[in-house]
Amino acid sequence: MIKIIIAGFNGSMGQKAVKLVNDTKDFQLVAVYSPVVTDLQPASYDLADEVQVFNDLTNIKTDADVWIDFSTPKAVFENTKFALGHQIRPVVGTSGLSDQQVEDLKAYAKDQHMAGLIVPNFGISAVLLMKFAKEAAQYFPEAEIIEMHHADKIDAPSGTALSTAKQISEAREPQAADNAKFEETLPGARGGNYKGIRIHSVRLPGYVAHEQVLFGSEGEALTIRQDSFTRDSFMKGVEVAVKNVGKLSELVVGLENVLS
Ligand SMILES: NC(=O)C1=CN([C@@H]2O[C@H](COP(=O)(O)OP(=O)(O)OC[C@H]3O[C@@H](n4cnc5c(N)ncnc54)[C@H](OP(=O)(O)O)[C@@H]3O)[C@@H](O)[C@H]2O)C=CC1
Ligand SMILES: O=C(O)C1=N[C@H](C(=O)O)C[C@H](O)C1
Repeated sequence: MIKIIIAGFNGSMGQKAVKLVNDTKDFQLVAVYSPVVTDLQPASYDLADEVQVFNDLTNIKTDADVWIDFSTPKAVFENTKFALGHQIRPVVGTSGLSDQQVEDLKAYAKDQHMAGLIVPNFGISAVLLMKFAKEAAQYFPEAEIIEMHHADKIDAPSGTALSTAKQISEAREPQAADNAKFEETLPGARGGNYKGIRIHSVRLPGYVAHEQVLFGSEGEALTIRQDSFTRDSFMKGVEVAVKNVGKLSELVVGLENVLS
């Protein structure tokens, strides 16, 4: 039996994760955490009576094996550090960790002789998009990313877009800086800039989570696109991550680390 605590259990993804854990043989929900929920009816969050509810990180005492995190970009670093420091293997879905924070968490995990998984995107379509984008970048070094999400998303760019940009920047030859004559007549028109890769963030009702990577070259172009039409589509990836995080020997980034 894998014992699990879910941080951000009351959010959109947290509630999907609660259902996944409740419905999966060999998974047991032992605790949940959100600082905001102080007075709740367990049943309205699909929690069995024996599930411990915590609303203060420092008070958490649990025998959980795995920490699923779907909290907020502001909270995810401290939450992950807490899990690692308390010998609970993190499976982190929350976006917003900077490259430096990921490096700090990897070093901390090593210190604590702990392992875990940070997953920018649990959808197989996004995992494949990143893999293909990395390959394409060797031949098409000039790329831009358009990510499209629901209007409730509080961070931009998405974690998936940043992870895609990181992988492209590592795979391609170093590029020349922007054209010196370049000027934005409307600030922000060219999007964010991750190591020379422009990222454009769209937030609209009706969308869930989508990404397009555009590669351009002399006389030709390549576009790679993925679409997540429902939040349920992420849950297979969460299940695989939770089942396999115990096999890892360090803190790593990407669902591909546990896909066979
Ligand atoms: N990796 C992946 O495949 C996916 C990742 N995500 C990411 O997961 C995260 C959550 O997304 P989503 O569920 O849509 O967002 P929600 O806003 O619906 O949920 C976040 C929840 O976390 C709670 N919360 C606030 N502070 C803390 C804290 N310190 N510790 C624990 N919980 C806290 C919030 O409570 P309250 O609302 O009361 O403030 C809220 O219920 C986002 O970063 C999103 O980008 C989403 C989909 C897929
Ligand atoms: O907030 C979301 O919805 C999503 N967040 C993740 C991200 O920031 O990349 C993963 C997916 O795009 C859905």
